[in-house]
Amino acid sequence: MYQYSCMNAISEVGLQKFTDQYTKTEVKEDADALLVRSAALHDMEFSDKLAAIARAGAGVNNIPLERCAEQGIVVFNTPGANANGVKEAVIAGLLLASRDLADGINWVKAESGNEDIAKLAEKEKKNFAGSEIKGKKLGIIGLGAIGILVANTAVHLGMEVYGYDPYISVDSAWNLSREITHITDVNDIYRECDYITIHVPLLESTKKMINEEAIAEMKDGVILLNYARDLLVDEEAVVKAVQSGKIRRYMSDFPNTTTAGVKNCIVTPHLGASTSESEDNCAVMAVKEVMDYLENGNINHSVNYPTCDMGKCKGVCRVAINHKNIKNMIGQFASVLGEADMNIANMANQSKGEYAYSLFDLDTQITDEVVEKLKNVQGVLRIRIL
Ligand SMILES: NC(=O)c1ccc[n+]([C@@H]2O[C@H](COP(=O)([O-])OP(=O)(O)OC[C@H]3O[C@@H](n4cnc5c(N)ncnc54)[C@H](O)[C@@H]3O)[C@@H](O)[C@H]2O)c1
Ligand SMILES: O=C(O)CC[C@@H](O)C(=O)O
Repeated sequence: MYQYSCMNAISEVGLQKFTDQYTKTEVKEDADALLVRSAALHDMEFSDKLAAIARAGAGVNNIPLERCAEQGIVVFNTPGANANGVKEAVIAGLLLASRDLADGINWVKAESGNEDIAKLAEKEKKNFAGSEIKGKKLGIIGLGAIGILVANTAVHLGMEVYGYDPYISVDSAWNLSREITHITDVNDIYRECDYITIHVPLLESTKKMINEEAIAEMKDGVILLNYARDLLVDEEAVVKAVQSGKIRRYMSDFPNTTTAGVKNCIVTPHLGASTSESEDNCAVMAVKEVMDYLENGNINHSVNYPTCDMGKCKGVCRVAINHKNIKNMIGQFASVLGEADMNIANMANQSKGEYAYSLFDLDTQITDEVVEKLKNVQGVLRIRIL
């Protein structure tokens, strides 16, 4: 039996995928797996029982990835599962930034008791006039799951699209419309584009990548969209630029005291992935990842351990070892098993940065004594017998 705990509201459509081998617990220390959305886990202590954390979403900046890896806790995310939801929010953002629909709606609300509203509207509407996105240049920084969907949709809406992503995956490149201009120097995005949207993960290297210098390169009256993370942008510099008119509008999905309430900063309360479809997709994917890891030891879509998938165990038992990516680990594991007269029927070993993972299917049941010997190999972080 396994136990899981939810750190945020996770879609029931996903939770229903757990079989009767799983029960939900409110006691986090009892959980084999945690399911999380945006809850901040950096200050949380993790019990030795915890084997997996699944982020039902893309961004993992709320999770201490290295500390988890060091404790042998595999962290998963759900790449692409909410990308369409975010894409649609970004397209709405492009339109809301271009047409003064929000102020227009607020005006109608404020005048709702006015009997002359219809006549007055015809007089006042000039205050809410806007521009069209068709024919305008859109620069996209980050062409992953969300960036490519935004890029391809914007082409269909008649925009001239420029894309920048020095680390683009082969899959993304295949899925990108041929109409998109490939940019190799991000400054060309800043200099050329009427609209700029950012879709990169929040990492040390991307923090405040849109800063005062980047803004200075941009066209006067540019529209900046940020549905990725607020810390990617120096928002104090953005507010100054909005107030001076350098930036016509700043669209953000991350309310904070810097941007909330500032005229021409249109901020939504982190709604990018808040659709029933995205929530269901993320939860289903997260639950499947957790079950495959807990039951079979397979790792797919982890952000702190390598992908390693041997399907279901074909031997008598499977040994799953989370360990450091250092030399002679496999040699030492094989020696311990060989000395105990245990045949390895099948095995896999993969590494990612400083961490590695090995799976061994054995023809015989492993003993506690052999498990103890494997645990004592320097660099082993966790062993599970499945
Ligand atoms: N508003 C929301 O609710 C919401 C929902 C989902 C994701 N997000 C945010 O959006 C981000 C992107 O999501 P995704 O699903 O597209 O992720 P993804 O991993 O599929 O794509 C990210 C892309 O950014 C690229 N990249 C990394 N560093 C870069 C750099 N310095 N310059 C240019 N490109 C760079 C990568 O190569 C990758 O192609 C997430 O990390 C998350 O923070 C927000
Ligand atoms: O869970 C959410 O609602 C937000 C998810 C989003 O920020 C992500 O990074 O996937």
